[in-house]
Amino acid sequence: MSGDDDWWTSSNEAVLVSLVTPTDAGVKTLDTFRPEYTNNIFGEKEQIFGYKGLRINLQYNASDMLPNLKVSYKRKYQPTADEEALDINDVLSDFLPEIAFQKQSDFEARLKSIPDNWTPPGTLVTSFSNKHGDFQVYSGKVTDPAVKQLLNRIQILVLFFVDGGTPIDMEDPDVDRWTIYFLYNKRSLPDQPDKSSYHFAGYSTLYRYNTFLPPTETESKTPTDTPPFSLDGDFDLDTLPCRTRISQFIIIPPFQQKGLGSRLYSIIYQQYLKHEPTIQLTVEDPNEAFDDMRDLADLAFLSQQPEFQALKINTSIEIPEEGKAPNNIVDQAAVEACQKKFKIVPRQFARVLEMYLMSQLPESVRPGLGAPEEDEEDEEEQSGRSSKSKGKGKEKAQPKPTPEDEHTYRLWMMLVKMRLYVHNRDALGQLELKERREELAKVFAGVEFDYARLLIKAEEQSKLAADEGAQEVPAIPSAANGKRKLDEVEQSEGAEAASSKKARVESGSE
Ligand SMILES: CC(=O)SCCNC(=O)CCNC(=O)[C@H](O)C(C)(C)COP(=O)(O)OP(=O)(O)OC[C@H]1O[C@@H](n2cnc3c(N)ncnc32)[C@H](O)[C@@H]1OP(=O)(O)O
Repeated sequence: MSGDDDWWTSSNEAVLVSLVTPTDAGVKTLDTFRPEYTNNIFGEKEQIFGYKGLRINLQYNASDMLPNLKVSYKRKYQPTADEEALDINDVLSDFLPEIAFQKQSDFEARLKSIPDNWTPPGTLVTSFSNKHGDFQVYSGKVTDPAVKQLLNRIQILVLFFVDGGTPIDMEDPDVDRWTIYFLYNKRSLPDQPDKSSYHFAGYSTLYRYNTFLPPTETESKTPTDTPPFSLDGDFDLDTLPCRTRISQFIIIPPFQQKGLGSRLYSIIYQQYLKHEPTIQLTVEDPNEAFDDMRDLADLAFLSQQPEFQALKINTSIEIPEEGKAPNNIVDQAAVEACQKKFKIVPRQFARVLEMYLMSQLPESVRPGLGAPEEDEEDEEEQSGRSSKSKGKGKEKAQPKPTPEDEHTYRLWMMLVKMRLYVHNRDALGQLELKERREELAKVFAGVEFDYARLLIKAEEQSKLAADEGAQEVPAIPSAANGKRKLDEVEQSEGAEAASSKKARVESGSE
């Protein structure tokens, strides 16, 4: 270490990604953005030693994402016996294909040689338009050399934008299990309206896991009735039942916040709903932004499906004074059939169902994000009454709840709490009964708040979609009732929604 801090540069600030397009004079920059993370490349501290005025410009041709690295600086540290400036090209050579290190003039010459009828690799899945432009989704397997080449060029984006993300190992013998979806913005060329240019906007990688399906009740279990299984001949592994897992999902910054992530996710989901071998579409370690996007997309889709709409709280159920909560608040067989049909993992399905049922609660008891006058959570826990009906919302006068409304709310609350209890059984089981109740109430409060937040977002999104004339984001009934006390919720978010968030991502296979 030199001890001279001036020779250190933040790698997040030094790296600039540019999207460029060829012009007669060289290249024109269309967009620039910086990485969110560089720790997996330059170390935990995200600092580079040995330069002043350091700039690491990673240029990408906006269509085929041909990369070109340009490293410049004002001064470089003179090496001593103890230390020397970091060799940036050397470090980045582990993360970029060799072609990224060619001379700028060669890069520009290559861009000029790309034919003007270039289209993205893979097969066109679908096209759509919104107020931000025209878009196309392509998909292909990593075994397609053009798909592999593009993936090799852009994999560094995983390190730049997904905390803890790891690029696909192209040398893995199972590499044929990967399918990639690319999102492209298609623009007409101003002077040649019959021709288009393509601009990379994002991508997602999916991995196929083969899975064993036990015979169903109705299937014979006698050996003679079991069809012989053999790997001889032309047996196609792709036809075996599988779980398909979304592994990486990125919309690059110039295209974020335009509804494109939700759209790409929905397109992929619809593809796998139709894909017979896939029995479930799962997601690997989703982050909060992805979770929100997925919750809203799943809710928008499911709430339009008749089987899902038919799932209702059975309000004729009596709530026992003591003992076990009823387990048929919603018809379990119908829930399972629906979850299976829509290929959504049980926990995600349960969450979306709870959210949907919350949106269907009578207005007088429907939770929202407002501030009541007092905290009645404990009292509610003890008495079983709903505080939703009693909070004097300051923002909006609510209708007075009827006993039936309160009963419906309590059933909904029991449904959610039962799932949360089962989910957190190990941790909760170690607590005394009173503490357990309090803990569960806190987790529930965090989840309820989260649902209210998401339902408000769902409403906003459906308005945005309606403005854009989109079809697939339907209106969800409002949840904004103004009856939660915010500080109580924040507390539970801090202390518990750690557990609530964990609860959402507890297994790497979801
Ligand atoms: C499995 C995994 O890989 S987990 C990792 C996920 N990837 C990352 O985190 C990488 C970096 N981030 C990203 O790639 C993106 O930000 C993603 C994938 C998380 C989200 O993609 P986006 O295209 O920005 O999502 P989308 O635009 O659909 O929704 C984002 C916001 O725009 C809003 N929005 C939705 N539709 C529209 C629309 N039509 N017009 C404008 N805004 C919209 C949403 O309400 C949402 O609002 P919020 O920020 O308040 O939640």
